[in-house]
Amino acid sequence: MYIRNAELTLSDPMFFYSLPIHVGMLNVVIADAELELIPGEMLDDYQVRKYAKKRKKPAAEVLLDSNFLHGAIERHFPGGSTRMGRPDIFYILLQVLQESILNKRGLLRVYIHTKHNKVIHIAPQTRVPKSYNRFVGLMEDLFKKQEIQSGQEKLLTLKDADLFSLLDDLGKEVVLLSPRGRPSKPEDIIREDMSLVIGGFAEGDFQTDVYSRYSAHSIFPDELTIWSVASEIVVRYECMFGPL
Ligand SMILES: C[S@@+](CC[C@H](N)C(=O)[O-])C[C@H]1O[C@@H](n2cnc3c(N)ncnc32)[C@H](O)[C@@H]1O
Repeated sequence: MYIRNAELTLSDPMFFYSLPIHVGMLNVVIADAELELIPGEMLDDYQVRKYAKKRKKPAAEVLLDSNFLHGAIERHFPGGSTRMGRPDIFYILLQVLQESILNKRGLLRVYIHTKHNKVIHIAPQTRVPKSYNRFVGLMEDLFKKQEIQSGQEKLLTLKDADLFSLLDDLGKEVVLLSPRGRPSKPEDIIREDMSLVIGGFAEGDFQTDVYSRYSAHSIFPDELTIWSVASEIVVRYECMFGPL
């Protein structure tokens, strides 16, 4: 909470109450994200081998990307190519979140929980590469090294954890979003200290049994992209709880 009073001066004892004494934080948690290295079942596929050769990396260290491996995914996971291997959606999402005013104010934390129960924490100071190819390379490095540092600062870390352990560890009120949830106005579900759960997939539903624990809210009658959902909430949170 910020106490808003632009009239106060340093000599005024009330001044210090105007300093940011924020009691809350918005955690954006992307759940069951379709972000993974090429699965073992696909490593011998001719299209995968060709793609890995072009990328100059062993196939097992290359990110699954349906933009380039659509056919190979279909051969090994029939019907999977519309859902699996979507680094592009996290590339757009992270551009939006990391550059947001809320993040620049230090009031946003972003976590990506993957379908294989890995959790990526993105530090607020992390700037996402402008080039998609460099973003993919960065994610591949992260999967290999488990962390990406700049000097002494850890920008990205990758750990094993399931979604519920992550949310329990964060210890904040959880708000789950789904297009099939109860119609709700964003203003009515946003809390000053909360973890917002958004599905990290373009098709289908959550793989984790989220509905056994949380009731879901829908913020629009149609399905939205994950970055538009996140930006709707982040901007409103900033208006409701950010400093003037
Ligand atoms: C692109 S959608 C995936 C769609 C998937 N068919 C589904 O029904 O969840 C990805 C995520 O965005 C969020 N989302 C998309 N549209 C939404 C809406 N209208 N209201 C609330 N959340 C939404 C949900 O968290 C959803 O899991």
